[in-house]
Amino acid sequence: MSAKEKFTSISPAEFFKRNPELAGFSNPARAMYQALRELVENALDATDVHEILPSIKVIIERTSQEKEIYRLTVEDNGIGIPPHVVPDAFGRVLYSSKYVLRQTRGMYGLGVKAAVLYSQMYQDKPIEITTAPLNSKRIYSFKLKIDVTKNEPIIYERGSVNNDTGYHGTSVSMYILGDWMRAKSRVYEYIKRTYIITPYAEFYFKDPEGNVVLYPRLTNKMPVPPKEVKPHPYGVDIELLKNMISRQKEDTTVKEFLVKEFQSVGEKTALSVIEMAGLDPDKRVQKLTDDQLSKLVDAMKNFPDFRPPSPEALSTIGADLIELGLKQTFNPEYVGAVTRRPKAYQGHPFIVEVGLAYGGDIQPSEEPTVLRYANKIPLIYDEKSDVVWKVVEEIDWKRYGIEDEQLPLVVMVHLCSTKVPYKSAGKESIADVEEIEKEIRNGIMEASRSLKTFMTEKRKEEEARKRLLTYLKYIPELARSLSIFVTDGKKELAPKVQEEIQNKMIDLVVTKLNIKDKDLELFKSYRVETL
Ligand SMILES: Nc1ncnc2c1ncn2[C@@H]1O[C@H](COP(=O)(O)OP(=O)(O)OP(=O)(O)O)[C@@H](O)[C@H]1O
Repeated sequence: MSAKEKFTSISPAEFFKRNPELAGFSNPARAMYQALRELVENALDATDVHEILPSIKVIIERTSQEKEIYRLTVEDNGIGIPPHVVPDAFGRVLYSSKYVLRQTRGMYGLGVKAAVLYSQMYQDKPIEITTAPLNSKRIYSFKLKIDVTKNEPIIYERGSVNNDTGYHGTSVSMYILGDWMRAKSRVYEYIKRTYIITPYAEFYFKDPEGNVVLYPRLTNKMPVPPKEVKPHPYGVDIELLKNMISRQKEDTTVKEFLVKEFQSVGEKTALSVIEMAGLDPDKRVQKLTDDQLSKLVDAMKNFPDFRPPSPEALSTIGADLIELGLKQTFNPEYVGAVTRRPKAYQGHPFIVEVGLAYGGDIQPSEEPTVLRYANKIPLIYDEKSDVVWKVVEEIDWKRYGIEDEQLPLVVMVHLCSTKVPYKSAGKESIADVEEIEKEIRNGIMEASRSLKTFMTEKRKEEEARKRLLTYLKYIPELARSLSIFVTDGKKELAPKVQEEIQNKMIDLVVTKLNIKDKDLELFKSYRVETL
């Protein structure tokens, strides 16, 4: 036996190729869904974040009969990608335009590359990208793969043509081993849920069976886009600080550094923080020792008077668009939504939005249907391990007037943040961070109070209607007695008069109470003798 271990290192590309399930590529069905998601989310980030109304086309075609290989294409009308970054954006794991403090769907710089790595494991065609940045005179195209060992793009083809039409946007096609029958319901669910939260987008979807579904744009109103912000002092650590300091000019002082590089820090606040850390405000920041850096971080984390992190970096959907999306999809009897005030955790701002829909076309079931969203991404898998589920499970709906055994209820929760605490790189569930959990609970409770008012009104109306229906039951008997009275007992005249009286009385009550045909049928089924 040898006690010698062999040590080597691997590239990030190699790591995700070896562990595709960490990024959501655990089997062909899931991979199909995940690859589609990554492309659609990039397409949406390239549009609404830049105030472009999204038009997204998704096409899945089967290309091989022997193996289940599919060609997945997603086209957008977004800002496009500068040609010099295309190879790295699609061929270098952990390369992104989204490593800044601003709410976007993308966060890790991994998604599309994880899809490419999965793609090239089971078939040999490269990914194809066609793109034109805004105002570009040319349209660029690339075919590439990833060199897994070096974590670098390998370019197979590149070219460009004139852009005479002012086109801008990106089209990406990739070939992947999939399992359509197993992926189908999740893929459709994903598109439906994406549509609910982006009613200002239009989608065209063609599935591999040839079915085409169009999701029309419901409104031209778009959420206010997020702005990039500086870090908040509560969110720093020693490594981040060192990294930021390494980019400063040599003569930048500690005070200047704090004021220039962080949000919520003016001169006065900077001086108080530096005093708390026991440092000299005029010292050059690059000269701070490790010990001094550690003291500065402690002071920044514990200083009590910073303004909370700026919500400008966030982009909520807003109650009206949430209601629009829910109405369109579920045709409910009741819909309501709230956008909570901004809160913060670990130096990151976050906002919770909650939408509730009840009754109408919603299929009743033992548990409410929960729609989870983070930064406008629908989360479909791993529902039960999500903090949203944990909170929803604890809600006692009876307190809000919902007595049904089977609930016709949809609960939608949207978390916006510059950092969503996902449990994995596949972005399917949110970890239970205390501050977020509390805010989700408060959001659901706030939205439920309006639902309760609606339920109370509805119950009152139902009770009043029931009482009145009971009165209605007496009409035939009353009409009969009156007809005998009016006709002085002339038996041959009585039935006709009785019918006339009865119809008039019914008309009167039906009009007054706005009784629907269904209830009228119910009334007609009553017999005096059953009273
Ligand atoms: N359709 C597109 N339009 C514009 N830019 C795009 C498009 N697709 C990809 N990109 C660029 O490529 C980069 C890398 O995308 P990728 O999916 O790998 O990671 P990400 O979106 O940054 O983060 P995440 O891993 O969280 O999805 C993006 O940050 C974006 O700049």
